[in-house]
Amino acid sequence: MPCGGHRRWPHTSSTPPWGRTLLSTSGRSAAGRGRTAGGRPFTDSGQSSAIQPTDPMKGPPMLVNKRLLQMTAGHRGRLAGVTALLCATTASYWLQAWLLAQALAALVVLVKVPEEADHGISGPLVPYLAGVLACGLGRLVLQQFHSRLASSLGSRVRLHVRRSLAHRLLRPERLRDTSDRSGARRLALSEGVDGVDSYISQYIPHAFQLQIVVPALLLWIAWLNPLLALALALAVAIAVGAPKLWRKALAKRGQHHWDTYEALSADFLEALQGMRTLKILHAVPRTRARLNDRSHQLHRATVSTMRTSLVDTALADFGIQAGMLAAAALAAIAVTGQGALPGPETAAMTYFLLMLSSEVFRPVRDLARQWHAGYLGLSALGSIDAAGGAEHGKIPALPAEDHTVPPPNEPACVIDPPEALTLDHVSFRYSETDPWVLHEASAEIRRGGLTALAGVSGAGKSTLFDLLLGFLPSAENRIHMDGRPLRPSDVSVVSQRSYLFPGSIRENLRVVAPTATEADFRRALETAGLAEELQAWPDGLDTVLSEGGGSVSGGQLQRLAIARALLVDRPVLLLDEPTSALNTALAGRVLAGLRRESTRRIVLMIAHRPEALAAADTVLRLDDGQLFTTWQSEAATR
Ligand SMILES: Nc1ncnc2c1ncn2[C@@H]1O[C@H](COP(=O)(O)OP(=O)(O)OP(=O)(O)O)[C@@H](O)[C@H]1O
Repeated sequence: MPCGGHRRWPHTSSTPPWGRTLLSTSGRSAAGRGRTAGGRPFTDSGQSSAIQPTDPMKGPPMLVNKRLLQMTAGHRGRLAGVTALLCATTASYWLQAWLLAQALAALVVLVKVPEEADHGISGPLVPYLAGVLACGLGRLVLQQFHSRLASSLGSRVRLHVRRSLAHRLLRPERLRDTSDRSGARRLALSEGVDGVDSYISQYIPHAFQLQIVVPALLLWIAWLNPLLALALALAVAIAVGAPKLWRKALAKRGQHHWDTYEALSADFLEALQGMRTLKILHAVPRTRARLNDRSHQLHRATVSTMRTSLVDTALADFGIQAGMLAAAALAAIAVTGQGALPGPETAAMTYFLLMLSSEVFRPVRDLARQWHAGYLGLSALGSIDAAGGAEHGKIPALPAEDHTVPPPNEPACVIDPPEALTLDHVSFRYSETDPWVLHEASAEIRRGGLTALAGVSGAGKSTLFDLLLGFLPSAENRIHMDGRPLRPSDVSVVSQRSYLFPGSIRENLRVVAPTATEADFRRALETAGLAEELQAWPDGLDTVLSEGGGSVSGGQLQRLAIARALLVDRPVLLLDEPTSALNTALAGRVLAGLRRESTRRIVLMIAHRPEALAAADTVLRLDDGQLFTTWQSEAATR
């Protein structure tokens, strides 16, 4: 049977990544269990150690968070472009101020000597006003370019961080890390990354702009009026510096706010996913009360953050208002020093200086506004780090994706049939202090017959699956397929917790086999013992499933998961109790299909039920860390 699945995701299960971690109820591995070695969380290196969230306030005392700035590596051109466009937009206000001042001077001339208007002296007024209009139009164009470039910068960074985060969360050691809460990780991936986008695409360019244009403008003003420049510099220092002192408290509150939000998000997702269980156990009211409590905590954290933020805004405003007052006072002194009505030049200069003084604070006001927009990204940084999105401030490079799609006329895929899988004295234990789960276990699993893996609960069947899947480090290359080390990409798996996505059955199958034909789907469904049943459904393959496969029975879900795994082009198929949810007749049909499939690839299933064991050609019994093989010749003749 041709099959699809052209390595769209760098993982070993037939279930797409988001189905396993982000939407899994417990963050357990696809092969099915949950503890981490030593019960502590894993780092990305696979070592057991506590994850240290980042303190967003750590780092040099600068306007921009160093860690978030490092995330722009690779997008510096865009960042420079956004900053340059912002500076140009701000400079357009200065030009406009100068033109308005000149227009005012022309107006003063007209007021003082009205008869000049009759002689056409009002001429300069019109070009100046036209210049003001041109400034406004030019600014509109600049703003358009700015917002496009900023959103392209933000979306690139967002995409990169999100992909990097997903890639790291889907590493085997993270999939086994039960300390991860799906809701918390989901929040980091969604709102957290969006916050990073705002910080990087909006706040950082505004911070750079402030550091470029304000000194330049102050120098210009100093050239015109040194005293005014000094007063303004002092006011800017207050407006920018004072809130910075307060921001330590705000960042702390922000972190608390984020933690509360994260806890609510995780609880909410878990409550939704476990709603059926909660109903059966009559635990819905208690869960509701708990969520209510979390909501109130979030409300309190939000109000407290807003209060702190108000002080922050007040401090910035104080600096701005003080600066404007000083500018107005100095202008008034300058004007009153002139006697009665000032001359055109003095009026223009006074007006110009007042407008420039106001312009000094425009970048400060903008920055304060953007700081609040990017605040979420700053608060989420710890959570993103904990999820592994940015290591030491850098977003790790992603492995190149394989987008190869076979030409349309070629079969979607043909497996090169393997001969045998060999385990050569495989030993494994979870830690130095744990007992051996496998100890010098050896076996050969051949294609051409269905192999069952049996053993009492806790014997190590799932552990062996995890070793075959590459989820656990296999000791010294002791697992081979046809003489070469087995790779995770050789294996597909049907776990006990296969996930079906909201969408049609066809879409669920296409997820792993984008190029598979209708005939491929039919064959896979036939092998999984579902084809006949599906024919009776009015919508057949177009039947829409609800999230997690809630709209189909456990047995149907199990067989759909088997069909999906059959469509993946991998020479080894592992199944964890593939008939556990089926009645005897259906189980027989599925087992017969799997036996047929075992002529094309190596099929190994964990089996407890007597009929599953009886249907197998070979039974591998796991006992006391050793594997014992029984060939069931009678099964081969069936
Ligand atoms: N993450 C872990 N850390 C430490 N010990 C573990 C871990 N996972 C499993 N074990 C232990 O390893 C042994 C084998 O467990 P495993 O889940 O592989 O057994 P199993 O045969 O699949 O059991 P079952 O049939 O009940 O699923 C058990 O003693 C179990 O307690």
